[in-house]
Amino acid sequence: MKERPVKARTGEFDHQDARRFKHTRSGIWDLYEERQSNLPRIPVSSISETYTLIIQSVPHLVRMLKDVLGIRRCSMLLSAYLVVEVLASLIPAVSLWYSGQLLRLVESAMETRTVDTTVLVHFAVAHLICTAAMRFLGYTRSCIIPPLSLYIKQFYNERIFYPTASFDVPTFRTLESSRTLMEVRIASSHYGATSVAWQTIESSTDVAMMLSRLLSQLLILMTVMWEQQDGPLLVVLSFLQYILPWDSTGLAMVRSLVWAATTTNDDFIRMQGLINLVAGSSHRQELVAGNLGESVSAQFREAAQRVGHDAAVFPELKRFRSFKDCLSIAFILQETMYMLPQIVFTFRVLKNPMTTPISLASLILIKQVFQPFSNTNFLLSIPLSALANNLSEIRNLYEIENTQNKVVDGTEPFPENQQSLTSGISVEFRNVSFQYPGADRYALRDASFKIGAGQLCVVVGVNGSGKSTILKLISRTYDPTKGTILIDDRDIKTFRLADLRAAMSILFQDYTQFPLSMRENIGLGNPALAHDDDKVREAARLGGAEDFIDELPNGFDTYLDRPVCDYYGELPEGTTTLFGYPINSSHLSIIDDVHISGSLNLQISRGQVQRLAISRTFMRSLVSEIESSAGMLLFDEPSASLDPLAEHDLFERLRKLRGDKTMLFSTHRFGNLTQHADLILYIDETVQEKGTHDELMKKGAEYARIWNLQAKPFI
Ligand SMILES: Nc1ncnc2c1ncn2[C@@H]1O[C@H](COP(=O)(O)OP(=O)(O)OP(=O)(O)O)[C@@H](O)[C@H]1O
Repeated sequence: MKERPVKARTGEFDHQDARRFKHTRSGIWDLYEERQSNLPRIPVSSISETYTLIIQSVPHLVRMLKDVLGIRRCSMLLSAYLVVEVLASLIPAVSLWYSGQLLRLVESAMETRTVDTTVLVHFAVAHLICTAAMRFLGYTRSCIIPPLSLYIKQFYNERIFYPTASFDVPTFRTLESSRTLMEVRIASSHYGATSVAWQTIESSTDVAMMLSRLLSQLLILMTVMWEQQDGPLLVVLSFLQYILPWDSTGLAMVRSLVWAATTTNDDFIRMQGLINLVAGSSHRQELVAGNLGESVSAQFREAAQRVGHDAAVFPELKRFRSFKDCLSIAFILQETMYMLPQIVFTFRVLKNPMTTPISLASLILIKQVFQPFSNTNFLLSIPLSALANNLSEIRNLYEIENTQNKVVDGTEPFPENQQSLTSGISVEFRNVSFQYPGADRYALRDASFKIGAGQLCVVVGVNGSGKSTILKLISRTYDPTKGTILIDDRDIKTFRLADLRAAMSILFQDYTQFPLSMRENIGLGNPALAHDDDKVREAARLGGAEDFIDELPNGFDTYLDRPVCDYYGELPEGTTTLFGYPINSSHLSIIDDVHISGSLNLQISRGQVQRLAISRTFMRSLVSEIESSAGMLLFDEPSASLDPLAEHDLFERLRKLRGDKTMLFSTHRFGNLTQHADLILYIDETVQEKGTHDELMKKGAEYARIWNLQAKPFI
């Protein structure tokens, strides 16, 4: 996926480099500001970058419009929306025309003392029609936008759901920060989120309509002022002072330069620490138990007195500093620029005292047109940068469909003969090394071993030695950086990923609980059997989860985190439950008077979550010998959160049920499991020792030492 063409923020920030950075001291803060803009900027897009981004995104915009027009009912709604927007952008010009007529009427009335009532009536009617039309258009817009944005959102959510669900781990990690991936999450958000596609349509329409409004008004203004002496000049001058994207105060310039601020004031640092201490709920217990309230308050008072009025956090200080910029030359120049039309006309009058260069009416008209823009210097750049952002997100949206997974799929089916799975799969590592993306050291280095079909292999090693990494490589969550992995004596990369993963059943250490019901949490281990309640229950029993699930409010249908919130407005006072669930006031939020009840959080223990994950694995592999498609079972620390009894039961069940399948356990507990193993791999970044328990004990090296230390006393 292409990076956004925003200037990279690379380069060193060395505040001690006095040639590049100016040091100023403000109160307790040391501020280092770049002297000139030769360092890369903080990524604020320049106008030219904005335009480049917009131009580059035009093909995606066209494609998006085509797609949107292809959505059922959207072509009609989108056309109606555009007609409404165009009309709404032109009405102010019509209104301006009539205002011009009225002001002329007033001026001539003042000179002639007579009023042309037809013009007055015309104006009143036109004004009424314009106002009514704007109201009507506003109403129509409010009828069109909700269904239109909803259809568009649904369309894109469906469209990117599958690619998102299919990304492998390395690809997902790279994309994770992209807003586009968030679209899927937005789809499940509680309230009112709109899609990026709709936002893009809205922001591009906004820009186009703003230009249309401005140009149509300018046209009318020019027509009205044409006959007046200096009228067009006044329009041009007024236009320029608001339109030119010149940055008079220099503030934005300063902001886009590299800067950093720090403080070394110990008292101030302590003050902030004490504030965090009393504000953080995690410290409350110790604060109360230690009776610390008084002493921390005294410390805070002392520190605060020492720091005095300088005790401002930097953003506060920065705001105060910006007031000083009001005296800058640029600021004064800009103020003068605002007066330019008046200055020019004063000179005109001085030169030709007998002429009136411009009428009062014209001045009022000009003010009417430009007043809405008087608060901004960046009239054109602000809506454009919003558009540019949306467009780049649209680009991501389409590029996400074309993003290739980093783990490349193979072409060969696996296994050739389904029956062979029952006798297990063999795995061989040949000089395998692996470095996680972005990591600077190897997680596994030059590892070589072979696990024969049907063998029980236990991988042992201390924390961080690379045990989980082995499992991740066997499942092709990642591919090795160097070396080869063979499955049944063939390169793992040749096999189709879907087949390979179907032939393995894996319990990862970082197991999670899905935001689904208990039944689905287990059933997803084997989607084909997910509707078979007996199988799900059997898997739960084998995984040791059946008992606690039965005790949950809705048994196997219980959601621990309800993914959909309930909404409510006024409820009778004292209501504590809604639809049978307690109202979770700690997660309560209110938007536009609609109360959103926080998701119900039923807490289960870490060990219970692990049992749930184990049940899911059983569902996949061990529910039935015949139905199981897995020829290899991989367990990463399956008993880490289990009590000793549960651990013992689990191992017994696993050993009995595995039949002839290959099984691989990773553990840092040197328990009785290792005694049953056909192969033990002692890992510490690489395979340090391999063999059976007896062989390794005889060897008397590190495995034997740790086993004697850790497991022997309990066996
Ligand atoms: N996603 C990752 N990105 C970068 N480094 C990682 C990642 N996962 C693991 N590592 C690092 O790789 C090394 C091996 O990790 P691994 O998880 O394989 O160890 P482990 O033996 O399973 O540890 P534990 O017993 O604690 O589970 C460690 O140094 C770890 O910090």
